[in-house]
Amino acid sequence: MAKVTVLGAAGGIGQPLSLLMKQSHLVSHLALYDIVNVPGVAADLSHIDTPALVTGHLGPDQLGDALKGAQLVIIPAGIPRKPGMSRDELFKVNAGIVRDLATAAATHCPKAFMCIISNPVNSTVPIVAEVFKKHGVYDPKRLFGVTTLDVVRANTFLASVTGTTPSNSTRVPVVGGHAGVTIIPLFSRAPASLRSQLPEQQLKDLTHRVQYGGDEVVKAKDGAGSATLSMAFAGARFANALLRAVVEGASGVVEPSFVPLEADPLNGETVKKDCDNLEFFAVEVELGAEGTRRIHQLGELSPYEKEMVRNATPELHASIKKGIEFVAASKL
Ligand SMILES: NC(=O)c1ccc[n+]([C@@H]2O[C@H](COP(=O)([O-])OP(=O)(O)OC[C@H]3O[C@@H](n4cnc5c(N)ncnc54)[C@H](O)[C@@H]3O)[C@@H](O)[C@H]2O)c1
Ligand SMILES: O=C(O)C[C@H](O)C(=O)O
Repeated sequence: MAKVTVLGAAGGIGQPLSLLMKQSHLVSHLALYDIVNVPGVAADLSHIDTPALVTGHLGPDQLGDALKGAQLVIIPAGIPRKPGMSRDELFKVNAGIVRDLATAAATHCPKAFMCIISNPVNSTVPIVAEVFKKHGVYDPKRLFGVTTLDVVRANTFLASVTGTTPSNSTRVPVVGGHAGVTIIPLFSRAPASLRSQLPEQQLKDLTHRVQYGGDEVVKAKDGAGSATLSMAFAGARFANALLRAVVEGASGVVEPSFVPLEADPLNGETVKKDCDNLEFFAVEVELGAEGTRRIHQLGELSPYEKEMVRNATPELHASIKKGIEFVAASKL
């Protein structure tokens, strides 16, 4: 069992995610940190009769205690989008939040597995990498941008157009990044029986819906934030998969994630050749006790998917560079 720390635990994602992690039999201690409201969230969850001990930690003075001994840190701290905003517009607020939380993690739990939810993921993950490098504790195998929601959406939307029941076993890989055109669902990998039901225009519409699924929720919430409940579900799915690999030594655990491609020098190099030498890319990752065990290569893509990868790389290069330069310009 592991100590899991949630940073931003009182937020729209943080609360339901903490509820789901409290139900995990792989969690011995759930440490909840936020700058507001977290004592109430912790008191509430602590009454649930599952094994995990719940502690609440409010404000920067208590951040160290939240992180000490943590094996897994999940970060959903930061502001969400409002209608009309891009994820990149969150950078000016969230980059500093993620940098400071990563600094605390590099100091208090340098060997923890870091799962980053805060947007823009395409920049916040490189920010965490750079902070850990500056502290001399970087291990690319332990850093993950959580892109599971894109896969959850791809499965759900595919099932809705094919009249089938959504199932994680028919899952469609989603590669690239986590913003608009950088979200690349590979419907060519869907089971043949479902794929054959997709005429070209429907495939394009489905792809667009996955790429802009986040906007659908932002619009429906009408100023009250972005996806929280489906994100909590996706975040807990990813965290539990990682815990299964790390704590239980389970083999063959594969999840999508936006990861540093150097985490698997062999396959990472092959992926890099396919994506214009990007340092980070969302791929299917086989998880092990050490974190990233093996990155799945992109393999054979359809011409439409190849074109999407080509269209995504300029934005990904810019977002990754922006995160790296932000830390380089920060006094740490
Ligand atoms: N990766 C994904 O697929 C995905 C999906 C949905 C949302 N998100 C992102 O997750 C983030 C959080 O979304 P939300 O809806 O939970 O927002 P929210 O505003 O409801 O909650 C954010 C929480 O972070 C806390 N916070 C702010 N600064 C902090 C700091 N310095 N330290 C600790 N906590 C701090 C706030 O107090 C708040 O409780 C957003 O950036 C959003 O865009 C990512
Ligand atoms: O859309 C957003 O801003 C939140 C999140 O990245 C999502 O995909 O739902």
